[in-house]
Amino acid sequence: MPAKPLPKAELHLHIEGTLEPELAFALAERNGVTLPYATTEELRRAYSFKDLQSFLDLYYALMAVLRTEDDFAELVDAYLARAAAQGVRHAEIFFDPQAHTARGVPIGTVIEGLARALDGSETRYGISTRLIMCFLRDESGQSALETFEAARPHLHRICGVGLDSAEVGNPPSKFREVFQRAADAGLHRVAHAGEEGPAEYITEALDVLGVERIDHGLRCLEDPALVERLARDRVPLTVCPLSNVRLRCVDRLADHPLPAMLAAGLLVTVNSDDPSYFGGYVDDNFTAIREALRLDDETLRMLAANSFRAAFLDDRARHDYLAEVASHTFAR
Ligand SMILES: Nc1ncnc2[nH]cnc12
Ligand SMILES: [Zn+2]
Repeated sequence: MPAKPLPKAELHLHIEGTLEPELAFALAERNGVTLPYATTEELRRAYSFKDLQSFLDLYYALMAVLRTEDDFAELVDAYLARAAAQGVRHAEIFFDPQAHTARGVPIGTVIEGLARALDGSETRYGISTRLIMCFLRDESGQSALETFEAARPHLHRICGVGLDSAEVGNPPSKFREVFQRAADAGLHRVAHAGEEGPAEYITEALDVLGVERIDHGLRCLEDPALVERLARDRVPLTVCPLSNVRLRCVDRLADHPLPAMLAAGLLVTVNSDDPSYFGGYVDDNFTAIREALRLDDETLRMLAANSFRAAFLDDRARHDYLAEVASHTFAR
C-alpha cells in the first residue's frame, strides 16, 4: 500500500494555476476557443519561464477557455481530486476575478461556479475549503474597488481578499482603500509580497493593508528587523518552493532559503502556487524540499502543523487537524 501523505492545509493556490493542459484543450473545444498550441505536449513545452511576468502572460492567455459556471466548477473539482490524493485536508483557494471579467465573463459566473464545486468538497473529498478573492496589482486601485463592489452580492461565498500578479512597481499601498473596505466587511486579508518585489512591500502590506499572512515573503531575509517582527508576531509566510525555482526567484531548490527562514523562527508553510505550471502539487513540493534540503520527518511535520496554525479555521477544526498531523506516521 502506498504511504499515506502527511495531512496538510494548502493556503497559497491559484485555482486558475491548476488548469492542466488536458482540461484546457477539453474546455477550448467545448467553448469554441482556439488555442495557439496544437497539442498538450506543445503547450507543456511552453512552460519555461524566465520570471514572474513571462509566466503571467501564459497564465492569463490560457484562461480564455474558462467561460461558464460549469467550467469553473470542473476546474475546482479536478483540483480537489488531486489535492485529496496529496493529503490536503483544508484548502484556501485564490481566484482572480478581473482576469475573467476583463474577458466578459460575469463575476457571478466565476464565484458561483467555484463555490458550487467547493460546496461538495467536504463530503466528496474530505477537504474543508475557503475562497479568497485576489486583486490584480498591475490593475488600478479603482478597478479593484469596482471589482469588490461587483462581488458584494456574493461576499457570503468569500472568506478573504488577496493581492497578486506583477509585483515590482505595484506596491501594496495602491490598494489601501479596497483592503479597508474588505476589513469593514469582516473579510480576512492576505497579500503576495517579497516574491520578486522588495522587503519594503512586505512591511507595507502589514502596515497599510493590515494583512494577516504574507504570500511568498522570501525577500524578508534582506531586512533583519522585518524578520524579527514577522517571527515575533507569528505572521505566516506561504512559501512555494517549486514556484520559486520555476520563476527564477531562487536558482536551485537546494539553494532555497526555507531552512534559513525556519532557523529565523518564521512561521513558514509550504504550498504549490500554480501546480499545473510549476511541476507539482503540494505534496510534490514537500517531497522535493525533503530531498533537496534534506529535511527530517519532524521538520516536515512542523511545516504541516504550521499550515493549520496559519489557516483561517475555527479553534475546534484547527485542534482536530493538528491532532491528525501529530499522529501521522511516516512510512517509506
Ligand atoms: N506566483 C504568483 N505571483 C503573483 N501572482 C500570481 N498569480 C498566479 N501566480 C502568481
Ligand atoms: Zn501566488
